[in-house]
Amino acid sequence: MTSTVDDDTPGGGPPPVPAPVPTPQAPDAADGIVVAGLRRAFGTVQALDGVDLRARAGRVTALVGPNGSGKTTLLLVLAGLLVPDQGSVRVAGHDPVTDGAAARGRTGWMPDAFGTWDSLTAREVLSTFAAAYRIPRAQADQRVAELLATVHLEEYADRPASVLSRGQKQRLGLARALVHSPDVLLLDEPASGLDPRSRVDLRLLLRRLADEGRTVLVSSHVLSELEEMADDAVFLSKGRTVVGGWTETSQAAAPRRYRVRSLSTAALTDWLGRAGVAWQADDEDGAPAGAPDPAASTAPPDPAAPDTPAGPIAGDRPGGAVVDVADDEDAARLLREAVTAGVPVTAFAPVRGRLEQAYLDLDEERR
Ligand SMILES: Nc1ncnc2c1ncn2[C@@H]1O[C@H](COP(=O)(O)OP(=O)(O)OP(=O)(O)O)[C@@H](O)[C@H]1O
Repeated sequence: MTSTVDDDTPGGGPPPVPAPVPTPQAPDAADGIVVAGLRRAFGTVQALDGVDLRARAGRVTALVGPNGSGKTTLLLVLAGLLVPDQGSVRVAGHDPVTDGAAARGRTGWMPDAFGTWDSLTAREVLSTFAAAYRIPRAQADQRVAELLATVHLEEYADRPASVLSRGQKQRLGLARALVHSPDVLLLDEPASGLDPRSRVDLRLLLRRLADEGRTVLVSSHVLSELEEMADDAVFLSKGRTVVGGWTETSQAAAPRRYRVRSLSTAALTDWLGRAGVAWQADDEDGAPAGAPDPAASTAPPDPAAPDTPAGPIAGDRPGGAVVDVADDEDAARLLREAVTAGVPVTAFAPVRGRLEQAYLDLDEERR
């Protein structure tokens, strides 16, 4: 795990996550989060209208949905801060309503905006929460110091929380959620307000927490960011689960649109034509200069045609094309064949992330 963090982290990266407080893990922590038939209304607004979800231990699960779809309401119920009207909820095996203390003792909650007591220092904020979780003083002091290092707030440890910027408050909120080494972590828009470096740190930290066997449920509107860290996803729309059971690995077999960039547009599009691969001009370029008509680009391959495209052609320029592939295997084959045929490929990547694609497909269905 350490190597993963170091590999991806220039300049030494975030300090290691502090060792968990050695309280024995509940035997049911591996149950993660299980929700069935959850409903919650605010007056006439049905914020949750039938949510079913499973977030597994050892995995990062993305909670995805448009504004007002019920993500925060769901997280508040899971955190034991809101009583549902109907349905069953288990967090690390405990019901947050009937067994609130046990559930909260295993749950770390990071709201989208973390309010602090401005007169307390960052260290005092964390120590106060450590005391609330009844962590012995000596152990708590060490834990708090480690967490301040983890979220890069050592410099601000003894300054009033009021001087912290929004992003720094978010990081303090994350440290607060981790004080008692929870089995289940609930994060509502954790990256909002974070600078790019802190976002990378957050992603690495969440990955590591999941690798330690914790359940991580994270909501965000930034799908590209969720994509980087999520193993599974749950989609909410109008208070209902609309896609459950979405997993990163199950998506490997799904069709996808790829963007291919080449030093030579002509070499690329000539090869695509000869290989019988349907393609479209890349919107980022406009229609490539001198490219064949995309409508005519689905001609069957000509076995007699030479497989080596010419070098740069007069008037040719770097550019790209967009192609549809059947699955990851198909993408790998296409790239291999293009390179083998001598196309000077400079980039080959999905046009959209899988989460973003799934989200847009969902939106498309609703129209
Ligand atoms: N305390 C409340 N009183 C009344 N209505 C509420 C309350 N909290 C949430 N709602 C309503 O419940 C619905 C779900 O809100 P929620 O905050 O859970 O959505 P969300 O998916 O988190 O949205 P966003 O992405 O904008 O944060 C919305 O229609 C919202 O207006």
